[in-house]
Amino acid sequence: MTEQKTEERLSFQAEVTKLLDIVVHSLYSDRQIFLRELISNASDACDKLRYEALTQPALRDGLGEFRITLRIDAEARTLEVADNGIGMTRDDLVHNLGTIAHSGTQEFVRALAASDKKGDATLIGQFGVGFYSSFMVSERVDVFSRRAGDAQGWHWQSDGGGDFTVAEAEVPSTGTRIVLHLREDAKEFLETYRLRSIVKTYSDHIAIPVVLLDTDKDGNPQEETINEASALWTRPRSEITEEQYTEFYHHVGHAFDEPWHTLHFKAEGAIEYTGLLFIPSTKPFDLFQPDRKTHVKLYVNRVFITDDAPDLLPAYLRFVRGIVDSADLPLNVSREMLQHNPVLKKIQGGLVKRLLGDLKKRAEAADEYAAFWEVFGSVLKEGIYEDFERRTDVLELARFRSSTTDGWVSLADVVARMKTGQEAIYYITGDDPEYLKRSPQLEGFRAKGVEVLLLTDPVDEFWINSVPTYQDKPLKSAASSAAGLDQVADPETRDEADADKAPEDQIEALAKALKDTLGDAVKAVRASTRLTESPVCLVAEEGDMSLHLERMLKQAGQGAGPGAGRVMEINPGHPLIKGMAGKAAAGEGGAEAVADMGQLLLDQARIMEGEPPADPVAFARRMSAVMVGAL
Ligand SMILES: Nc1ncnc2c1ncn2[C@@H]1O[C@H](COP(=O)(O)OP(=O)(O)OP(=O)(O)O)[C@@H](O)[C@H]1O
Repeated sequence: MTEQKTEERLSFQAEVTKLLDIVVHSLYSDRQIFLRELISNASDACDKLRYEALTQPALRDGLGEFRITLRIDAEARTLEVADNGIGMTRDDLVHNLGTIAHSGTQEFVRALAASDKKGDATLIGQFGVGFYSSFMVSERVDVFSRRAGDAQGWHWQSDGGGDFTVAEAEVPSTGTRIVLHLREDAKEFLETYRLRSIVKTYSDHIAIPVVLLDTDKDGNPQEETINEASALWTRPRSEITEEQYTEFYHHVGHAFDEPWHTLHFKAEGAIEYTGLLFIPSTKPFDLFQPDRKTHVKLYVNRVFITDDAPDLLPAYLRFVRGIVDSADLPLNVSREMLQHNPVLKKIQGGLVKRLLGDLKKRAEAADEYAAFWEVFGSVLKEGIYEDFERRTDVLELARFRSSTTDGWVSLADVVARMKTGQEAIYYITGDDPEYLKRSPQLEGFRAKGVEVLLLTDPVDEFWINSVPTYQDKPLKSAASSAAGLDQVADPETRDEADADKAPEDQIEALAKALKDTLGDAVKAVRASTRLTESPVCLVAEEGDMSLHLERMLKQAGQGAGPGAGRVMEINPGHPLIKGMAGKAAAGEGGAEAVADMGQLLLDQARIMEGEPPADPVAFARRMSAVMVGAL
């Protein structure tokens, strides 16, 4: 039995205390999920030991088959969940059960802090709180654990208040035994039928037997395995229900949403493997962490190897969860051997092909696909520049906002709608699709009914330059000076507007005067063929960095100041430009006459780009002077 010495009392990390306070006092619904969490941890612990024992078989000496046991003691009002898995050292106990190590739980606390309803019970469903969910049903929890390979065992105990104790304890064998001292109002979890039904619902897919220990009416011990206890992915698809897939996804993906897509297959041929992959329906919290880690677990012949296999999936599919099990890797494969492993590379090729193939099929149902795209599109698009081989496949899966239609469009849609004389697929990059739609750079496109893709994900700036053409059509920035809009057929209404322009020589004189005044603040001043309503706009010279990218880099603390190397386009049909052109062409003194207005126009163009005027004080002074002149 357990004899305690050297007891230490330690405080929970502040976030854990906050979390436990909510778990203990505010969460009353779905309390049965504590059992799923404990069984899930126990199963992970067995997987870890099975893997370590591949290279150190002595770790499993005398342990027998892996199993998870549930034991009820109605008199003591306790429920025990025990495993013969990897176990925990003192430091593991303090760290794993005293701090919030798991980032999912961290996210839960963050979401709680952001939620206006304190103690919002629905959040637990979205994030799960793992081990800490035990306190939903317990007034006290004891954990007895001994790490594989260690002789010393440990006893952790807490009532879910601000602290816990850890002490040396005699623990008879490797593994972990969790004793829940159930609350008066949680006695239902002492009923065997209740446990059976919870395990069937939530833990049937666990590959390790979950055994209910009981006694018959004469007091003889009874054992009953209450889950299916075979790896779910090895069962035929026809025998697996939707609910079982979902539960497995929750377990393997540490997720709590419904999968948007489930892909279960057996690949046969040179390399044989089974895959059970899921695409979540909501964004995992770590999607944009810099390590861009993928999350598919690797098994060899049903033995868990790692959840960190490089090369199993490319980073742009890091939202996928699930497992791959292959018999074509050696069981004792080390993590080093997994680096640049040719078998894994082949498996990766197969997985990517199937996943992209399935996405293509699901893209046929536009609304359903939009739900996926809105959540993961910005990640999938990384594949356009990272996966050269499959660039076209990924491009075809990509959806965009467009200047002429609501909803999502594909590149193929845009090509099919191209106007007579239009040779390029046009796009514009920026932060907000609604704003982009109205931007001055697109005026000419709007007037000619030419569709422009509105690219508002930061990643768009990166892939767009790696795709020269799609279906032989070049992709061109609508905010570039060489957009080539003049080749697109004009609708008839535009003829009259053309007739109403300032004469070319006057425009040339104005362009020169403006360039003289603005100096290096602009690269050039030119007559525009795109502007129909605004007097001016800024565009990038062909081949130069887009204005949006320049702004992004500047915000990130890199790159040049505003306005470097931009071309100012002026609208020869706008009354202001016509008036200024007349003045500029009037000879001596013309340049001075337009100097202040020129500066104001540049500032106006900057403001429309979402940037402040270069010199706000000078801007205000000029603005006032112009207004005085108008009085
Ligand atoms: N039965 C166990 N045997 C060994 N280690 C365990 C056991 N239960 C928990 N742990 C350790 O404690 C850690 C924290 O567990 P917890 O359930 O809070 O989070 P998690 O399992 O990492 O994530 P999630 O909340 O998504 O389930 C685990 O990652 C594991 O290292």
